[in-house]
Amino acid sequence: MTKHNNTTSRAARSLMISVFLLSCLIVSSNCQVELSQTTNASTKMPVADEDLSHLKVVSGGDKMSLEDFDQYLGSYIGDEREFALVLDFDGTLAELTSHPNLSAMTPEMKETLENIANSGRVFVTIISGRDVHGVKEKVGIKNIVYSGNHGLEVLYPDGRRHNQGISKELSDNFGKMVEQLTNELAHDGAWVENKKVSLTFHIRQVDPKLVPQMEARAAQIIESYGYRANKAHAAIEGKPPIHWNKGLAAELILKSNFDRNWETRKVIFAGDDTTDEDVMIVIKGFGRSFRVSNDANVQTNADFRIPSVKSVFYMLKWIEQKVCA
Ligand SMILES: O=P(O)(O)OC[C@H]1O[C@H](O[C@H]2O[C@H](CO)[C@@H](O)[C@H](O)[C@H]2O)[C@H](O)[C@@H](O)[C@@H]1O
Repeated sequence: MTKHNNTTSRAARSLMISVFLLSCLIVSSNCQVELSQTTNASTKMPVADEDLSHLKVVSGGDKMSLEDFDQYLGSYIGDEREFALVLDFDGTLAELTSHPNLSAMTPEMKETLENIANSGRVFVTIISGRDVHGVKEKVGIKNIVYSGNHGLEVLYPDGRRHNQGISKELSDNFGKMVEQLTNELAHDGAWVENKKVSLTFHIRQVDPKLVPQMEARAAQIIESYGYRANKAHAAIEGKPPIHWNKGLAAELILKSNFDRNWETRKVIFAGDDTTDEDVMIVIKGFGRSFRVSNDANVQTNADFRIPSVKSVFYMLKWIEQKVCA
């Protein structure tokens, strides 16, 4: 009887172990699938809050936690002593708001970013569509390289500047373009943000019924002055049609810090908009990029999609723990 019991419990134990090992195998193979990197912008992004939810690795109202970044960044950063963190501002570090003046990082986000920038281990740069002084003022942290106007302006902590030049004709046209847009389209809640070398035509407050018509006309006006019109979040960006973008600005800034070896460095990037895709392209292969979007079908060149500004906060917390411990 005792012998039979022992045999039965041994059999039960080995059955339980087999079931456990099998479920581990399923979980780890899911991880590999979900976290595999994509090379094609049209591929559906791996995303922690949805695809990994069955693993119970996510938590909280936002469905992501600091621990999730062990999977996204753990083996990538490893024991690296020094790396770079490149960030967008609106929609990435600060929630989108009804007016750009209302945007702000939460105090926790700011404190965490400041700790990272002061750690001496992470080179931090913020590349925004705002004008460079505007984004510097919003962030308010020293030891950061700021870039504004989608990379056209770069401001280093020691006061050095880089201004990407544009032709006299384009620069002469800028004022006239702002004037026509304002006269013709700044009504019913639409308005023009004049950033001196680029502009944003804002339509966040406009009745959705009027939006398509206003967008089309704004793009027409912008293009008639030789500028490029890009759709952004509740806005049309008007930018000079030169071969320059956030990606090339990131390259310039990273080279200025890491010299010729910049492509051997670890670079983490997060951004929420189409203009941020250029950074994702530039660091593809050696960097690790995150598209901030709650749209599971968003077209992106990023390695991963994360759903919110809150998840960016968890990413910063993960980095802070790594470099400030
Ligand atoms: O590159 P970013 O830092 O993401 O800047 C992109 C644009 O951000 C701002 O506009 C956007 O955010 C506003 C505040 O949340 C929102 O009201 C607007 O609808 C968004 O388009 C900024 O005003 C622009 O100058 C930037 O180009």
